[in-house]
Amino acid sequence: MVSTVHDIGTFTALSTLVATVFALLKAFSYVRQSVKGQKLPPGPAGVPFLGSLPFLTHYPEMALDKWAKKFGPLYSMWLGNQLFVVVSDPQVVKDLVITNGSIFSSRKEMYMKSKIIFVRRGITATPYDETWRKHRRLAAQFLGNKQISNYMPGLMLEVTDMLKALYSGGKAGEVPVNPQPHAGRTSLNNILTIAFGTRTDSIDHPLVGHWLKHSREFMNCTGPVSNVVDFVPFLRNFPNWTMVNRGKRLHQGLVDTCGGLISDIDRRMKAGEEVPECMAKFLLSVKEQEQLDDLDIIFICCAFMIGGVETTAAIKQWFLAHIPAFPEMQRRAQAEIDQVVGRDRVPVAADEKSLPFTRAIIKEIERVHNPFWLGTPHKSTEDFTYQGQFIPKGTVVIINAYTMHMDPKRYPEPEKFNPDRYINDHYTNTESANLADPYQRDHWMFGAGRRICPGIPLAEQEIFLAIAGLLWAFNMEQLPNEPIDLTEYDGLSGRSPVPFRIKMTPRDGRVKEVLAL
Ligand code: HEM
Repeated sequence: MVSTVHDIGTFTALSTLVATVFALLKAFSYVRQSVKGQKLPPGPAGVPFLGSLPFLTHYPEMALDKWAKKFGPLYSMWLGNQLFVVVSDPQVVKDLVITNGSIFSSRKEMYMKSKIIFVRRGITATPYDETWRKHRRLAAQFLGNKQISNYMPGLMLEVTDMLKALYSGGKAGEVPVNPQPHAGRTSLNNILTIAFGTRTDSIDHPLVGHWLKHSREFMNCTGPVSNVVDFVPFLRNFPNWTMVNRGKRLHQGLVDTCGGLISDIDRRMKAGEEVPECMAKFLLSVKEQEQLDDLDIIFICCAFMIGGVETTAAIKQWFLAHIPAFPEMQRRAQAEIDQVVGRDRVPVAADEKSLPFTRAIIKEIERVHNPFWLGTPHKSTEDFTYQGQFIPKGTVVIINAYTMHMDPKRYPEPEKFNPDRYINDHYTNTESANLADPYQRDHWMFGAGRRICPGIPLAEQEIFLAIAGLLWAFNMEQLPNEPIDLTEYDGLSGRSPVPFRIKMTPRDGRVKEVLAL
């Protein structure tokens, strides 16, 4: 009897608790479906305080894709105290981010990325303001088509150096090789040359290890939805339990690495020594005129190191991880290259237009293996109503590239690797990004609107040269007992494949002769 009364008491207390929690959840989700009395786009209710954050800790693109299917091409969600809208259709991206670029081109100053690591600099992390305009203008001078032609000898040097290292590392096809660090060093050297007029001579150079560590840590600390301290300010009071101290250490690491290279250039310039033309030299020379401080210069250079190394490296690495499973596609691309380029030289930029299948392979790799499924979110700076749905000022806008890249209407059997879907696409990535019809765009890997990646022409050239060079030089095969995992990836934000090894056999004796090995 006593126990029954006790049970009833416990049951009543539990029921009350559950009812209260549900009432709170309901009230919470109700309040959060409207702002200023206006209806937000529909979306997941989330949980109190954290919103939808707990559902986005790993493979966030999968959750965003599931919600896009449920709530449609424009939906909203809360992450802690921040409202997000997720845009999953090319026309809606165009209507908001491109046509209304004056409203949708800012960035949320994420606590970790903007405040702690980039200390409100670094182009990519700054709001849509005068500082951003100045820093982007200065950086863009190093990324135009004319500059890319000037970089060509350097880009070719890095490709041939990579092919040589892979030839030697794989002992001419006798031993398996992990090509990732070699692909990574090519990307690193391209940016080191442009930003600092220097390069590394092997994957054992200390800068390779240093930079790899920094960029991994950057990816892990700064994903657009991966860091709880960005959305729950109270947690910033506990820097040891959260990632705040890691962010501070990373800031210092970036200042030491990039700042060290810049100080050295400054010292050599002041000593009257010859310094190769590079971005750091230029920024130092216009420091006073442009009213730049030391941190401005460091983080403009860091923007290139962070934006331009892991990204292009990831595409080369995904190609190397993916293509061994498709020997017939390799043969087809190699036949195309042999016909246009021959066996007496490696492919150069001028060959690109005559190699439609090689280009199609590259675009298909980029569609399937975009390094940033969530891109770099934009932020709105005014209230806006889109087709009856209210987007308040200060909303963060995610361009949901995963859902758009996997749309079966645009890409039949989207999970299938099928370069032929791009065989008649003759546009460069830049031309494609500027097409009036957003459904005709090749992919959304570089973002959109006024914050679109300024590195597209450089990325496109160096990815083409590397992939065409690899196809020219090697047959790439999987190892029988080492299947390559194409679904898992490193990091929470930037995607590059988990470590793998392949067999890279030189296609013939010309490879050794042409590479002068
Ligand atoms: C495969 C290669 C690359 C990918 C996938 C990539 C992707 C992106 C994306 C998604 C954005 C954000 C766009 C948006 O806000 O809508 C971005 C911005 C940016 N990227 Fe790239 N990028 C690549 C290569 C490069 C290179 C080579 C550089 C420079 C050397 C670079 C420098 C930047 C900078 C500075 C920004 C910030 C732009 C701003 O906020 O105004 N990126 N990139």
